[in-house]
Amino acid sequence: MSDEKLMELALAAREGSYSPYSHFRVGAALLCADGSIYTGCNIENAAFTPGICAERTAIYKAVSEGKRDFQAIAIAGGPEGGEPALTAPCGVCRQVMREFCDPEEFRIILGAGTGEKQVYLLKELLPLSFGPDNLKGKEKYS
Ligand SMILES: O=c1ccn([C@H]2C[C@H](O)[C@@H](CO)O2)c(=O)[nH]1
Ligand SMILES: [Zn+2]
Repeated sequence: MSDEKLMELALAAREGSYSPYSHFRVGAALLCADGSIYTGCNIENAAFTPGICAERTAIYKAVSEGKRDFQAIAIAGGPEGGEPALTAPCGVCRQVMREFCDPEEFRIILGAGTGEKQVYLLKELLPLSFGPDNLKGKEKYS
């Protein structure tokens, strides 16, 4: 699965965005180690705090179906009615990625409507992170 194809799936997932409050529409496509793909969009709520980002929708869909190993996520976000612009994952989503993904391997692909693309490793977007290993007394990524 190429980064370009994964980004196409993120763009398609963005069509499902429910974002009547921010009018900011986001789609994500998560590539699992077994080659399967889970997509998600942001889903907002009148009470605001129950809203969820596209990235976590995709990750939680995958985890709820037994997937635990992930290689990459493509993200396409931007204002309603406009082209997607490079959109980085929020801090909460980065921490959720940290729960399941190797910071040194997991790739985060940001895409814009112009075709511009930026790729980061999770460790670059979440340095000196706290993760499952810390609770086991290991400080693998210190
Ligand atoms: O990477 C991001 C950034 C924002 N959002 C959502 C949350 C909210 O619904 C809207 C505005 O922040 O965009 C995402 O889904 N992913
Ligand atoms: Zn988020």
